[in-house]
Parts: sequence; C-alpha cells; structure tokens
Amino acid sequence: MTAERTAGGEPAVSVLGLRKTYRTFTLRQVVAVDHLDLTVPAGGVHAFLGPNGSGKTTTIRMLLGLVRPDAGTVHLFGTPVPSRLPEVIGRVGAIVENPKFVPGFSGRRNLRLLATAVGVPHTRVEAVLERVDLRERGQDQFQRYSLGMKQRLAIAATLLKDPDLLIFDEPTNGLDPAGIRDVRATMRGLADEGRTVLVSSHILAEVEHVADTVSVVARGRLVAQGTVADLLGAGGPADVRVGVADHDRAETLLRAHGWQVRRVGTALLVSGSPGGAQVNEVLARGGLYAHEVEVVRRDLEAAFLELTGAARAPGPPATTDAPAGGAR
Ligand SMILES: Nc1ncnc2c1ncn2[C@@H]1O[C@H](COP(=O)(O)OP(=O)(O)OP(=O)(O)O)[C@@H](O)[C@H]1O
Repeated sequence: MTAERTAGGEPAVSVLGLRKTYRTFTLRQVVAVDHLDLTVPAGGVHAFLGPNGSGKTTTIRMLLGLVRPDAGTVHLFGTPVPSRLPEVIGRVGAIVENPKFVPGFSGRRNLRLLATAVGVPHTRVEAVLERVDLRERGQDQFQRYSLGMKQRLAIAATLLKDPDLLIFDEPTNGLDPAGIRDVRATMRGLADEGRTVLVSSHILAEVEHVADTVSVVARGRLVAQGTVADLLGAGGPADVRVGVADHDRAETLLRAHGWQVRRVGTALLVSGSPGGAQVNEVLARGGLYAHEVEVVRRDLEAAFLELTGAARAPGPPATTDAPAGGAR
C-alpha cells in the first residue's frame, strides 16, 4: 500500500513557469505568483514556506483547479491540471479554507454527512476519526471542540477518500502549541504511511521539524528548494564565536584575513571564515590563545528571513503592466 501511493516515480506535484496576476479594485495589477517552478517529491512532508502575501494560497488554489493560471503548467502525479483534473482529484485531499461543518452536529455526524456526499462507507468515518485521535470525542458537538480538534476533524474529512496527496494551507494558523504539535504529529504519521503532505506556512518553526523537504517562496517566486539542511547551507558558512583576553589585537588579526568581526558580550563573533580551526590557528600564530571557540550553527529562521527578504520592512507587492487574468 505504501509503495502503491508513490508508484510510477512521478513527483506528487510538478509546477513549471506558473504565473498568476490579480486586478485590485483600483485596477492595479498584482503579481501573486511569478514564473514559479516547484517540485514536490512523492512521499514525505514538503513545507511550502513564505511570508504573508508571497503567493502560497494562490499557488495551492491553482494546484486544485480553483484558480486559473495566466501561464505555466501543473501536473499532479504526472497528470496535467486542470485539463485532466477529474482523473487525479480522487488521489488528492485538501484544506484550503476553513471547512464548513455543522456546529450543532457531532464530529462523527459531520463526517458521516461528508462520507455520504463523496460515496464512502460509514466504516471509513471510524477509521479516519481514529487516525486523527478523535474517536473518543467523535460524539461531541463540533462547536465544543478546541481549535486543534476542529483542525484535526478537517484533516479527518480530507482522509475519507484515502488520498495519496494531502494539501494543507496554513493548518496550524491560530492553534496553541499543543494543537500545533498534534497537527504536526498527524502530518508526520500520514507521510509515514507513504502519503505526500504539502503544507504551507509563513512560520518556519511550525513546520521545520516535520518537513523532509522545503520550498521557499518570496513575492511569488521560488527562492530556495531542498532539504532543511540545504536551506541552512544556502546562507553560507557558519559564524565562529571566540573568547580571547585581548579583543583589540584579535580583531586586527582576524580582520586582516578579510573576515568580519563583531563584539558580542565578552566574546567576538567572526563571520566569513572557513571554520573554527582556521580562526583558532590565526589567533595562535599571533600569540593569542582562545579560551573558547564555538561554531555557531546557522539559525534556520535567519536563513529563512534572509532568503525571503522578510527581515526587511515589507514592500508593496510586485505590480505589472501586463494584462491580468483577474480573480475567478
Ligand atoms: N482575489 C485576489 N484579488 C486580488 N489580489 C489578490 C487576490 N488573492 C490574493 N491576492 C494578492 O496576491 C498576493 C499573494 O496572495 P496569497 O494569498 O496567494 O499569498 P499567501 O502567501 O498565501 O499569503 P498568506 O500567508 O497571507 O495567506 C498578495 O499580494 C494578495 O494580496
């Protein structure tokens, strides 16, 4: 079963040259997605990261045939979308907006209604409730659920058709830490069953520990793609923190090698060096002995902010004079 979900070796999602512009009320044209290339390998959790307004939701809506691209191609498991969407949509489950559940009905009754609507037997409802750890609370009214439970019920609904690809747009938005942890664990479990989970987020920390691969978008364009380790490497070598008695002389020696040096508390932070051994060697040759040398691992958040430009004050969205497709 697990191998069947990824059979064929096709990526779960393959996007080439995708572009979408919207026209605002003032007739200004906003480039929401700009020549985006994206590959989501089959199997595992893939995080689709980017700051607010970077085009994640628009991209996801194009994957699902909900928004028509101005240009570019989308394939889901090798099938072109939207032209042949009906052939592949049965393999896809998605949460793009808050799903509509009847507040006064129980979680179980809500899922039974949906199961009937999509032609799935009610036995499947019990299986998906179990899958998201809600079986014991299945009889409780939806309106009494916590936000995290509501989100897990939404995930359960997407599982009714037993899809191979799950697409979740910001599923941890507004959840408390326990809710975030539960949703993350559910995503991990789904990937461990051989499914592909594509999850968007503007908060790296919410997905970095669960993601196998990552794509980062900024202003509608792909700025990085790979593993979390690749992303860390994208920002260049790590900094080195050294503790020495004579700061002034150490700074002079280190700067002479073209490295940047900053004072941080009682230590020096060296950027641009090949590593701790080289920094230590330069100091020792100059007759200085470090009582502390520590390679400061690059912070993933810093790499993300740097890649997306989110560390700077946010600018207006990109605009264009080209004809816009407009919202559908
Ligand atoms: N229907 C629309 N009409 C006009 N502009 C739109 C429309 N939908 C999105 N946009 C604009 O397109 C850009 C990308 O929006 P999108 O919602 O895809 O980004 P996002 O990365 O999902 O953001 P968020 O994390 O805030 O959900 C933004 O500038 C947004 O204001």
